[in-house]
Amino acid sequence: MSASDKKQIKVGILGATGTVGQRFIQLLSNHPYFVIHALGASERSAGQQYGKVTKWKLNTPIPENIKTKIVQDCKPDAEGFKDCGVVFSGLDQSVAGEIEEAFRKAELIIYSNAKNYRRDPLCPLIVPLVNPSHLSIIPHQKKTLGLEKGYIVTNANCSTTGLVVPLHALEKAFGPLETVMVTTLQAISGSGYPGVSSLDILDNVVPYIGGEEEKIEWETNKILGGFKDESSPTDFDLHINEDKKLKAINVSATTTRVPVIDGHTGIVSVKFSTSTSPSIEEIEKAFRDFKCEAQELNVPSAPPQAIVLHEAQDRPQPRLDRDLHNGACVSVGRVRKCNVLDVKFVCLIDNVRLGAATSSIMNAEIAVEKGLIV
Ligand SMILES: NC(=O)C1=CN([C@@H]2O[C@H](COP(=O)(O)OP(=O)(O)OC[C@H]3O[C@@H](n4cnc5c(N)ncnc54)[C@H](OP(=O)(O)O)[C@@H]3O)[C@@H](O)[C@H]2O)C=CC1
Ligand SMILES: N[C@@H](CC(=O)OP(=O)(O)O)C(=O)O
Repeated sequence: MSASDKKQIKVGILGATGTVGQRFIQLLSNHPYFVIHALGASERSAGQQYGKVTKWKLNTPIPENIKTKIVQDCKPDAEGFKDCGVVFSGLDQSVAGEIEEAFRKAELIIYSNAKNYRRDPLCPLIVPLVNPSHLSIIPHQKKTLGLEKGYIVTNANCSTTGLVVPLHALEKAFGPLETVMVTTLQAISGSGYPGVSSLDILDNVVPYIGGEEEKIEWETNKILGGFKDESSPTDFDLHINEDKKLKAINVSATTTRVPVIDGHTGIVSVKFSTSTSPSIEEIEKAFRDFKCEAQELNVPSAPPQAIVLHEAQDRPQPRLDRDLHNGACVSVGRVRKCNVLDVKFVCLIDNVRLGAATSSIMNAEIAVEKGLIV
């Protein structure tokens, strides 16, 4: 969007009262491209003022113009949604599938955090610091479904997002990866509000998050993969491309819940496909020098550094590092040789910002720049 083009695009937020929805509101309340126009939530909240029904958990106040806005039902014909150039979804997965489909059918454009369409071969699964090129499947999605304008774009699981940014930097610098092992330490905000009870999480670590390991193992390959035919995007090949001699990365994940409010940590070990692995200095340089399309396009939410490489041996830490670049980057540290695979490191992501709302917004900003949202 050129600096002279001041017309803002009206946006809707589904699941506006939830953990991700509140971040959407905070991040969009003073946005150069977008202006909040419609809010949707469950029938528990619909018909009431946003400020009255929302258990606001952020440390900035609810924007004044949002407080008195009436929450709508999540229906495409509810007031306001039809005028929106894009609708962001922070809906609970139990309802996101049907509601997002109804909005798409009504020719609305959805940028979703929910898991429901991530595996759909027609829907791109986009981490904005990694694979915005996958937006090129959108014309195929619309054509296949007989739609003129409506489409769905998804962003990834929060832990997956924090993992694939450093993995992409490694692939860009050194070629394909063979194996990735990751153990996560995930914040309680990842399970929404009210989430895990205090009696379960205080003084404790819970070594199970339902469905999370499968998501990390599967989504990583769609995000780092490509189209079967790059010249005519029709289907994702999940990192398997005979011509490029790429094959799926073996990913093994263990996920745990820890008593941290925001910020998912990943303990990662990687093996490269090549027989000789790069040195630790070369790997650190690849992280430090990593640049991505969102930065080249200079979209408003792009962080100045997509990866912040920490020198101190005891970083990254969620409490100290999750706010870097407004929660839009991935922190990496403790890069060192792995005696079993090739290299190991620690990564950290703000799960509700880059892990959710910031990614959706940055994906939409990139889509504006590519003419996919007007
Ligand atoms: N939290 C995180 O770190 C991340 C979350 N996600 C995904 O984002 C989505 C939202 O998560 P989160 O914000 O944590 O969840 P919350 O439980 O905090 O919020 C859920 C939202 O969905 C709405 N909702 C629930 N049931 C219905 C219904 N029947 N009809 C319409 N709206 C409904 C709620 O409205 P009401 O208040 O009226 O009940 C609320 O606005 C989920 O799909 C989640 O998996 C993705 C990445 C990270
Ligand atoms: N499951 C993640 C958050 C989440 O909602 O993930 P997903 O969007 O993949 O369902 C967590 O508990 O931290």
